[in-house]
Amino acid sequence: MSVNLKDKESARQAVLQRAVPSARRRFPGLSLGVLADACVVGLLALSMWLIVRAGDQPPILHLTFAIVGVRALAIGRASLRYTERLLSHDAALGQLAKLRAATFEALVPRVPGAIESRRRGEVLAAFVDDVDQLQDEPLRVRQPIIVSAVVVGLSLILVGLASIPAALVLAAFVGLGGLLSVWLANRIAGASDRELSDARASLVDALLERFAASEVLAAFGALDVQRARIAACEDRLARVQTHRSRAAGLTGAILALASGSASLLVLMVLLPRLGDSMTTALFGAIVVVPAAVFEVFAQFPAAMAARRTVRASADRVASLTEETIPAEIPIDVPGLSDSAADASFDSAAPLLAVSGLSARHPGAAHDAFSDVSFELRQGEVLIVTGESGAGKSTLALVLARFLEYRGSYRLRGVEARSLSGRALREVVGLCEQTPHLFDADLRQNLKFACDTASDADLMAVLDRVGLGDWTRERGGLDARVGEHGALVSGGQAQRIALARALIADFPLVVLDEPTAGVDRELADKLLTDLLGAVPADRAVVLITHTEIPAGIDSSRLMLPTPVASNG
Ligand SMILES: Nc1ncnc2c1ncn2[C@@H]1O[C@H](COP(=O)(O)OP(=O)(O)OP(=O)(O)O)[C@@H](O)[C@H]1O
Repeated sequence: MSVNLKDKESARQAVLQRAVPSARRRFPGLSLGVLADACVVGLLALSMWLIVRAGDQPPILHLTFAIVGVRALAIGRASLRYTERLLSHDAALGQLAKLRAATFEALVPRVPGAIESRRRGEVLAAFVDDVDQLQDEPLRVRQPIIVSAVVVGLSLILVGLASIPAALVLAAFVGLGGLLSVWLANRIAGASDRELSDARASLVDALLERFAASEVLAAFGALDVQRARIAACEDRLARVQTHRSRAAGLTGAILALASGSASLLVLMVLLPRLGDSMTTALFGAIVVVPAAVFEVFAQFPAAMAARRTVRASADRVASLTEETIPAEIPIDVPGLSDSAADASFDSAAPLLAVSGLSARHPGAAHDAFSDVSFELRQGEVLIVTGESGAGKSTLALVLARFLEYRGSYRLRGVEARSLSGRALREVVGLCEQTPHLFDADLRQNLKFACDTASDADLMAVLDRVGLGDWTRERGGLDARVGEHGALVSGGQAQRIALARALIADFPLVVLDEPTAGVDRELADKLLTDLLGAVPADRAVVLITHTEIPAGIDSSRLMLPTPVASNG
């Protein structure tokens, strides 16, 4: 596929930006986070001051301020943290809902066509896991980095006011501990972070295949092979996760070591001043600050680890949504109406007029068909035939505007390109070669084409496509069709697809190989029934391999056998 990836970094930033709530939404959580962490440092320092000072047994009035302060900081720490979590998660989850909708919107024009070559598990993992992971950008990356930088900075200034050497020692250990833990974690877990989603996608793929293709796997005795593949995917995922946990453990150990060493050195730096220019209570308060500062600072390496995972997820989402859409995939010109009612159709013009039409699939070296011309008026049927690979299904995709075309394709005199995809698909309905049936009941499978249709309307349309008695035998519209139509035959699936097109009332219906997989005698009946079910004031493009039963009034278009060198 001819993939023009935008600059990787700007594509990633575009995705990350969508995950971050506005500054106005982030500010309350951020400021409460700073206050909550400042309480952690203040509480430890003030309680130590209070304990040491109380040891001197001063009048209780001299301690009142500290006692109240300790209580306020303890209550403040818990309540501020709770409120901060509430506000920052509310902002991030609100943004996640918008992000998921935006990602879905970005995927829509790419399906089918632009992302067909991707594994199903990869797309699913990107859309579900990776998009979920992106909420960590505001919550577990940006906020902790900002909060820990502000609180650690403020603590260093306060310590510096009492003793500049102590502040310098603490700053040096924070810097060294931070750099070392981030560097080591990056070395140990960097590759695992990037591998994590791929490992998850492979497992999802293997599981999906196990369930979707269980009959084929069982028929060819390949269930054990598939089981082994699933086990291998699980092992890989466990290995990746163990690697990441090891890095997290090591980061914790480095920070604990740095915290202990900083406390010891600060103590040694301050010791000569004890009793001289510094009271014992102040000495005690400052000596415990490194432990509190490191408690706050521990968020930083964790945020850097989350940053690696989030960036890897953003890259995978970007590779789906930021990839330049190939020229062969139609994109709506901005500003086009979503409704066919706004189009200036000419009622005197043919319903469908195609001339010099050619199309090619993304990444293909040659056209799937070229220079096709025909006209179709209301009430007419056009039978499209041709050898396998002649481009019949591609023509159906072009008519439904899932694939770009060269030449002219007009609907009632209006060039298809000047209609939005949505407006065009109000006029042209496609019943694809393998109709997709949802794992729901018949009612749901029909109603999504027209949600105002009543049960009586649905039964009437099922009668028209020859499924009325069958539906009644199965208990009516509540009958389930199974996953991918597992509980219905190929011919019944085609009839349900046509019923769906009829209920949507398309002026032009494109039937792509409705008799594929149906034997000859049944095929004749199915074709006659399907064409008979379409009202006389509609038009049909019927793509088929099989002979057309006598009595069907139609014109014919034979697509020539493909010539590989026409590109
Ligand atoms: N998604 C795709 N990407 C690239 N090439 C494709 C794609 N789908 C089909 N083709 C190619 O386009 C050409 C026309 O395929 P198409 O499916 O339209 O033929 P067809 O006439 O419907 O064949 P059949 O009767 O076997 O269904 C073939 O050469 C095929 O390999």
